[in-house]
Amino acid sequence: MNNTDATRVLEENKKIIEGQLENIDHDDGIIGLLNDVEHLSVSDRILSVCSGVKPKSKWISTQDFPSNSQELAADTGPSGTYRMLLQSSVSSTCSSFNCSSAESDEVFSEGETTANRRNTMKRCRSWRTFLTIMQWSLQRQSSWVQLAGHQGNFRLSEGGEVLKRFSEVEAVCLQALMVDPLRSFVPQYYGSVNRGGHSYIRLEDLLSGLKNPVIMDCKMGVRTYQEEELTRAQTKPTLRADMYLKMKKADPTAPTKEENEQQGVTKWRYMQWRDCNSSSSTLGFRIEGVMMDNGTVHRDFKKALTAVQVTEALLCFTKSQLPILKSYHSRLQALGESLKESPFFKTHEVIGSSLLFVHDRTSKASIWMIDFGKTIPVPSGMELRHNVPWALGNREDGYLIGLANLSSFLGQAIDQVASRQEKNNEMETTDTNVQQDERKIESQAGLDEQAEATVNVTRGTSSKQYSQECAL
Ligand SMILES: O=P(O)(O)O[C@H]1[C@H](O)[C@@H](OP(=O)(O)O)[C@H](OP(=O)(O)O)[C@@H](OP(=O)(O)O)[C@H]1O
Ligand SMILES: Nc1ncnc2c1ncn2[C@@H]1O[C@H](COP(=O)(O)OP(=O)(O)O)[C@@H](O)[C@H]1O
Repeated sequence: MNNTDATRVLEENKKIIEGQLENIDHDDGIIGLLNDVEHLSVSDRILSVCSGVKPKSKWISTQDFPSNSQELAADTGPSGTYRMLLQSSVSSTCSSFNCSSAESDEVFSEGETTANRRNTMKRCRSWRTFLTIMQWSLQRQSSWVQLAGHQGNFRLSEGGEVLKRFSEVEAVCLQALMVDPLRSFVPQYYGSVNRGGHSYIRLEDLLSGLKNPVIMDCKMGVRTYQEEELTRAQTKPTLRADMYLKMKKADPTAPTKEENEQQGVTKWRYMQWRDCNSSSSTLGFRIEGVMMDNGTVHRDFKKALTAVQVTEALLCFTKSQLPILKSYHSRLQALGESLKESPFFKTHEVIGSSLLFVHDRTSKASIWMIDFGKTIPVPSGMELRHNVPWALGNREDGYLIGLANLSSFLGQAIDQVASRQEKNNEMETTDTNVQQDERKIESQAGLDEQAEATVNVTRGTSSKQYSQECAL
């Protein structure tokens, strides 16, 4: 990539990046990709590359990036561009930088003053931020976006595939799903592969071919923890400080006195709190995240709690486009039919799995089942109904409760848009009638005026004078 290309890439992505950065919910930090931006202005974030400051190697070392960026840099395809950017001089206005770690890993030399250190730190952070943004931005160029889930779990691959960190549980499910009636609702599974010392599951990239995809991740089910999580919390509780902090950040009043003292909660407690403070436990699903076509991410699970709020969220997500809403609705209905037929579904407890809604401005729209990392088979001979409440031991997940609600809210959204359009049409018809009437009146008035003018001319006065006379 030459300097001009690199500058063009920057320009092309600046707008999207700005939209993303301005709207980003810092709580989730867009899955950690933009984990370092809060103290910088947008222009600083974007233009830090042009500051002419060459960072010290530690800060451009890939070890400082989200874990998958190191692997991205070694990849080909869209991410290969990223690698080239890392290795090339970015633009004539930018200083060159490269990834080699030839320089010392020391950030600060012995004799530096605190002020110098602070300045250097700030500049280095700008660089790191820039590289992080470029990574994200190039990912956007390739359409790939990870909306939810674990940081560093994914990496890009060639030929419309994504690689997800290998999980035996998930691999076994995907294998079974490839020969199940649900097959057409699951990304194609191509087996596993080793890259950079890690095993990955090879999956069809569901965003491939979409232009500026709009995505929604809906986590299905009335609970997102496995039964064993509850058992473990009761028998061998392990306190999680990270989950305590996440909980406290979302709602400072949520942790109990004891939890505040311990500065920790069990995983089950956190997950259960998340389920109860979102629509999961009541509606059987929750909107985990939405990404709009300009890159804006919404991840506030408390904003879509009720049926009305979820319907509103669906209208917002689809920008009230009837064809898209209808496509989603019929896809959900088809999914419902396949679930009824599926031996896999009958015999698996589906926990923490999502429906990924994707569409783009060309009105391509689809829904996919993803994330089977916590989907486990029930004991042989047992079958799940998926539409009844959960009680410890019954293994029910409430998946179909969520599906029925989602489908009903989509139906309501469709009705709302359709009736709004009908009203608009009626108003347009009324407007047209009114306009026609007005035109008739105007033309009649014109005729009257002409007649008056004739009379006035006969009288030897102008119509203006005539009006004045009338006024008098
Ligand atoms: O979404 P937030 O509120 O951040 O909480 C996450 C999700 O619940 C993850 O579930 P999912 O993968 O279904 O999204 C879960 O991973 P598990 O799949 O391991 O349960 C994480 O547990 P830990 O990975 O243990 O942190 C938990 O921290
Ligand atoms: N096959 C895929 N194609 C495109 N995007 C995907 C695919 N699988 C996952 N994603 C993206 O990654 C996110 C997290 O996926 P998920 O499987 O739930 O990960 P985790 O197991 O880490 O929770 C999803 O919300 C979606 O944005």
